[in-house]
Formats: sequence, structure tokens, C-alpha cells
Amino acid sequence: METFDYDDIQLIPSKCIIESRHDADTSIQFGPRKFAIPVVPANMASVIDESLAIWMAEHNYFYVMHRFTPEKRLEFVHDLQQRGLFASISVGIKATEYQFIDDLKAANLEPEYITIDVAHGHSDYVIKMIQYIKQTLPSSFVIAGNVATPEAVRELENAGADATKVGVGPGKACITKLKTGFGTGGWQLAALRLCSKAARKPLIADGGIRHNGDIAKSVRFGASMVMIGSLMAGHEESPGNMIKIEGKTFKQYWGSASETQKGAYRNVEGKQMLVPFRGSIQDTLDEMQEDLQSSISYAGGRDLESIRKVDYVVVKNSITNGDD
Ligand SMILES: NC(=O)C1=CN([C@@H]2O[C@H](COP(=O)(O)OP(=O)(O)OC[C@H]3O[C@@H](n4cnc5c(N)ncnc54)[C@H](OP(=O)(O)O)[C@@H]3O)[C@@H](O)[C@H]2O)C=CC1
Ligand SMILES: Nc1nc2c(ncn2[C@@H]2O[C@H](COP(=O)(O)O)[C@@H](O)[C@H]2O)c(=O)[nH]1
Repeated sequence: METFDYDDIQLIPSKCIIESRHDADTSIQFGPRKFAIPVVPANMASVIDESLAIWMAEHNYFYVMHRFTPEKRLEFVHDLQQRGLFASISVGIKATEYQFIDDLKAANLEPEYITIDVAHGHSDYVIKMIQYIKQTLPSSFVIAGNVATPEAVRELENAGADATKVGVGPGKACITKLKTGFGTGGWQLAALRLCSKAARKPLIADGGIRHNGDIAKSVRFGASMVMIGSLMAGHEESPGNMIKIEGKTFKQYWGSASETQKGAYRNVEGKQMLVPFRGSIQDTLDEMQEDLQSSISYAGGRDLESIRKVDYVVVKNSITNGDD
């Protein structure tokens, strides 16, 4: 099996057919809606909260609210839909989550998007939850994950998932690969490529994005959407605390399976760290869009579809030439 990661790949330019990068269309149809760019902040408590979710929905960006304040979720869906915005939430697979799906049904609330967010998504318990949501809330678009293999993508799709999320262990705050020996850490892009060969429905690439160019590479290897944690944390709008050290400003970023999130050292597979303060999230999203427009122009097209067809070379660990 050919393995490679984001830093090992360069996409090969094709003749440019647009007059300006502004003419490149970065929009993506994902489920029932079209979004400005194929990027979604990770559904982690250190990356998104209710107010950022509302801002994202208002500005035509996809978001997935995390599942770590379960008592607020029903009100959140109600609030978003009352404002005429789409609701996109996360659930787990424990017994209480079935009750929550029933509560949504009883309140006549069907979120536009529901993400089943489990560390090891290739599981009969995830399949059972997919089936339960599709049966109870049939108009919700169900995203299931996380997975690492084509077999998992096929099984979750066959169970009714409308999209699957690929990435076990490539995250910046992740220690799964060190603690368990498993995952796609170090070969996330190749895992995405393998999964995309099996997928019949959209894929979300999740974890390991370190540069804006990695978004285009994810699209090239099969992603419809790219989930980003560490690069999306650190903004004014991010939930983490601001910390100053020797004149430099940082924000806290912690894994969903970290002791910080869990409140106990049980099955910990994540850590807390500091990321540089990055100012406003709008500026970061604008830069991602501009860089993606450039990618489209290098791909020789007018939209994201053109990136999917470009040739590439594997240049093992060399694209940064030793730079950071
Ligand atoms: N994308 C990634 O690489 C990873 C992401 N995470 C994130 O961390 C959060 C919490 O994850 P975590 O506490 O590990 O699990 P979850 O809270 O996601 O647990 C889901 C359920 O699956 C059971 N389970 C069985 N085997 C596993 C396994 N290998 N890993 C996880 N659950 C298992 C758990 O039971 P029990 O707890 O009794 O085992 C629990 O009932 C989630 O948001 C998840 O997305 C965590 C690790 C990796
Ligand atoms: N192994 C773990 N993975 C985690 C944890 N919390 C979140 N995640 C995953 O990481 C991505 C974000 O990755 P990044 O490289 O962009 O920072 C996120 O979407 C989850 O899939 C964790 O505690 N352990």
C-alpha cells in the first residue's frame, strides 16, 4: 500500500483558464446546503461554542456543534431554527443519546445535520445509532465517524449514513497513535485516498491539516469537506482561554478525549496545548478562501471539481525544505 501524508505531496499545475483568482468558485454543496468553502471547524469544545456556531451559520459556513454540553442541545436546535438558520449538532452512542433523539422528535425538531462523533466509528453501536436517527428523524443529514478504512466507509454508508468522516489519530491534540498503536497518523492523506475509492457518498477529511494548501490536497484525494481543529482554534471567537507568555499571546486547545475535557484521567487519548493567537476567525476563513481560489487556478479550472482531477507527485517529507 502506498502511504503518504500532506507534507509528502505536491499537486501539479495545469494551464490557467481564469482571468483572476476572484473568478474561482470555492463553494460546495454538502447535504441540503451550499457553503462558501469546504471547511468546517472541528466539533470540539476548544474550537466551537454556541455563539461561533450561530456566526458560522449566518455567514454561510458549515459548522458542527460539539456534544459536550448535552443539556443545551435541544434549546440550541430550537434557537437556530427559530432564527431561520440551519442546526448542526453532534451526538454520541450511549443510551442517553437515544433519549435525546426521542426528545428532538417529541419537540418536533429535526436538525438539518447530525454528526455521530465517536473515536472508533467502525462499530455496530454506531450503525445502530445511524439507523435509529434515520428512522426517527428522517430528514436529518447524518454524518458518521470517525473511520480509517474503506470497509468502515462502506458499512456506515450501507447503514444509512449520508456522509462519513475519515481520520483516526492524525489530530494535533491527539495521542491515540502513541497510546494505542492504531490510526492514520502519518498517512492520513493516503487513508483518505483509500476511503474515497470505496465511498459512494461525501467524505469529510478530519485531522492533520497544518497549512491552507492541505485543504486543496484533501479535496484532490476525495474530501467534500475538511474538518480542522488546531488551525481553527486560537481566534478571538474560540472558546479557549487566552494566555500571555513572554509577550506572546496564545489560546488553549484541548482534545475531546483529554483529561481537560473528560474531567478525569480515564481512557485519555488527547492532550491540552497552546496555539498562537490568530485574531479574528473571519480573517482566517477569508485567507483559506483566497488560497483555495489560487489552488483552483493552479488546477486549471473554475471550481473545486477541477482540483479532484489534477496529477500529483510524492516528494517524501521534502516540500517544506526543512523550513517550519
Ligand atoms: N478522531 C480521532 O482520532 C479521535 C477522536 N476522539 C474524540 O474524543 C471524544 C471522546 O472519545 P472517547 O472518550 O474515546 O470515546 P467516546 O466518548 O466517543 O465513546 C464512545 C463509546 O464507544 C465505546 N468504545 C469502545 N471502544 C472504544 C474506543 N476504542 N474508543 C472510544 N470509544 C470506544 C465507549 O465505551 P468506553 O468509554 O466504556 O470504552 C463509549 O461507550 C470524541 O469526540 C471523539 O471524536 C478521541 C480519540 C480519537
Ligand atoms: N486522538 C484524538 N483525536 C482528537 C481528540 N480531540 C479531537 N480529535 C480529533 O482531532 C481533529 C482535529 O485535528 P487537528 O489536527 O485539525 O487539530 C478533530 O476533528 C478530531 O477528529 C482527542 O482528544 N484525541
